[in-house]
Amino acid sequence: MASPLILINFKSYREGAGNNAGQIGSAAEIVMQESGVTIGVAPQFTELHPFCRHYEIPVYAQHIDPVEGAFTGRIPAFTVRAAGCTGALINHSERRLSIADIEATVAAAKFHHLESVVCTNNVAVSAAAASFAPTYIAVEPPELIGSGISVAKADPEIIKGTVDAVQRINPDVKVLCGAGIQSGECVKTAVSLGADGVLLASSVVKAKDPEAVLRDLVSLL
Ligand SMILES: O=C[C@H](O)COP(=O)(O)O
Repeated sequence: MASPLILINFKSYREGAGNNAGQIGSAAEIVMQESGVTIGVAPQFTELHPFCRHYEIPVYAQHIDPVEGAFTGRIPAFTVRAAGCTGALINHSERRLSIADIEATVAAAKFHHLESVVCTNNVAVSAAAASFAPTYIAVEPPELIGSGISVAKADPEIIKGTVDAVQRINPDVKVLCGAGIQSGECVKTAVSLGADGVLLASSVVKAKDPEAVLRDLVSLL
């Protein structure tokens, strides 16, 4: 089996900006090299190009738009690709899209050779999004996001349910889970339920020592 993906979303946290962002990038690179586990990052938009140049880790945008041309203030998929990114989050719980927009955005990601990580809030939406054949579905119960309560402990059924539903619709689509992920134990549970990795934010981005948290996250794989 391929290495699980541990994907760290910096969101709009103050701790995910400036020098702190660099510390998290360096820590991700070190722990990925040492452990062999793939650690991706989704930094804030102005950091995408510097991160792609500076660190030997996969970099994802937190959002992309399926536009090109006279669209002020948008994040075109091709710009993200040109910056050197591996992929993009789409439809994050904090940046929801319509179903038609999700389909168009996954298509734009594919066209520009970007991985697509479509975030969903339950098993039914995971199944619907899987029909667009993104690279990943990342299922996250919204009420647990940023709560410190791990989806792996509080709602393992949503992980297993999404893995099964996505497998039925399109077995090529990989599944991540997120919300409250904070330890190697959470990652181990997610993988044992069939997930291909995890999407997380606060436990790494707000940590005093992000490298220590990352080491713990990969410790049981
Ligand atoms: O993108 C990350 C998720 O929304 C999870 O956030 P969290 O790890 O802070 O709960």
